[in-house]
Amino acid sequence: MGKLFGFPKMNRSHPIETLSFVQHPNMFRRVVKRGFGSIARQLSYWTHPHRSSERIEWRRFINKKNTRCSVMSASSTKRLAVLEGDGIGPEIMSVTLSVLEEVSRHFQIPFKFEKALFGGAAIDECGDPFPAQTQKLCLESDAVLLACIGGYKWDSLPRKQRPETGLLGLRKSLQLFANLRPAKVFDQLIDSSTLKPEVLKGVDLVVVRELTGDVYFGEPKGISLQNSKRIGYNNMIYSEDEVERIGRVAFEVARLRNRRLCSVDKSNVLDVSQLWREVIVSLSKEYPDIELSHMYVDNAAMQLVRNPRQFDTIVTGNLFGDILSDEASMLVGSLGMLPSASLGKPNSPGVFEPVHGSAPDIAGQDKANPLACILSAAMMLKYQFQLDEASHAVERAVYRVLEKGYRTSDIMSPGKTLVGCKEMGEQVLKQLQLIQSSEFQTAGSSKR
Ligand SMILES: NC(=O)c1ccc[n+]([C@@H]2O[C@H](COP(=O)([O-])OP(=O)(O)OC[C@H]3O[C@@H](n4cnc5c(N)ncnc54)[C@H](O)[C@@H]3O)[C@@H](O)[C@H]2O)c1
Ligand SMILES: CC(C)[C@H](C(=O)O)[C@@H](O)C(=O)O
Repeated sequence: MGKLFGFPKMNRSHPIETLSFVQHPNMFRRVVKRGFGSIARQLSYWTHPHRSSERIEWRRFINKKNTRCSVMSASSTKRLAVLEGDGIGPEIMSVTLSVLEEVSRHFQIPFKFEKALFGGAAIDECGDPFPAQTQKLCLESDAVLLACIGGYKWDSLPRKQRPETGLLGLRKSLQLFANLRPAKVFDQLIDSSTLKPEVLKGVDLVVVRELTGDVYFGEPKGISLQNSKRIGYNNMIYSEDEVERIGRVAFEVARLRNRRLCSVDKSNVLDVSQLWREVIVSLSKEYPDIELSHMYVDNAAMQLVRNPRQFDTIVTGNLFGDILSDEASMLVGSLGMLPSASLGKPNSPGVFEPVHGSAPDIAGQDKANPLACILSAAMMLKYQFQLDEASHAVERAVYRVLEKGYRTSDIMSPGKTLVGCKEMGEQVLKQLQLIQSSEFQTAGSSKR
């Protein structure tokens, strides 16, 4: 049993009064003694032994009609599997965890970070990029935070032992079939891109990439001999069900955005893409409010740099999505700015990771941009835990840091302040604290 935790406690902007604590054998008695008997019945539910690690919050609000109401909620400790991986991974993850610690402190969301070996680091330690212990931890966690894997050191290993195979194993074992990769141009970074500002202004798109099928996983695959010459082959395969499953996610995502969905394929040449298009067209009948268009992937690659504003939501297969999302990163200014969320079944752990790789060329030099990793953590707060307020606070902190002119070298432009990975993290933390304390003050003054 935990000990009484901050009782009573005033916090956050909206509730006029908040009690927050984790369970304690005497809690029930103390609460009643302090005159909060009206919640005793609810407490007897939340104090069930199975809920012993849960934090309990009881808040009194003044609602819109100016009447008082109370809400009882319990937030359990969220177990996060933390995979630092390789290259710049440990640097960007360390900064991201400090941001999450601040979120935890302010929003009173208990996180338990559990680090595990993954990728090249795991190969060095135990010869396997995705060890069974790491897999177990990920499956038992509420979410997985991943930095990045890979590097020159492991490039010549047999395929099965490579860090990239570990990443595919992670996605497959958690059944993460939907990968959301948003690319939103920040006004402050418009000069960091190699493209013209007038092309970039207002770009806000998301690539919905299928993540557990396609040529990445299709069988047969390999390298073998044919007429005494070697041939290499992979198999681009999609079943109807797989296309329908990712199609549904994409239509739903489009519905929450500007209701425009562009399905990207290569149906002029590939049978697998012909099936893809047929399934998406048939599914569209269930989404009459969504404007559906189709584009061949070669054209889409060109249109993304010619006129990216035409896109809202893009849905595509694993391989095309990999390439197009890297391309989209240059709209924003750098790969170091693109976060992602890989999601599977509802209530199962997702993986939240930047789109970029381990950047071995700058690893260990404090040059990495940690913002994609921090923004991936913000996606975790929103998509895995529905903590929209906390997620927005992190996004706003990143926005403010950019507004103040801090830049890592990948997004540097004249007149801005060049900082390293650590300092960028400290600036985000500082802005996050400022945002939170200003909200606290606003709440305080509105009570007076
Ligand atoms: N999800 C992943 O973990 C992932 C994704 C892509 C590539 N990889 C692996 O990463 C390794 C390197 O691959 P690559 O060089 O093709 O791609 P990369 O994304 O690692 O790097 C491409 C370029 O972008 C720069 N860059 C990337 N992230 C950055 C950041 N946060 N801040 C500043 N600059 C950044 C790098 O310095 C490099 O110049 C390979 O082993 C590859 O397989 C892993
Ligand atoms: C490293 C590799 C397996 C991975 C992919 O191709 O999916 C990467 O490029 C990504 O985009 O996450």
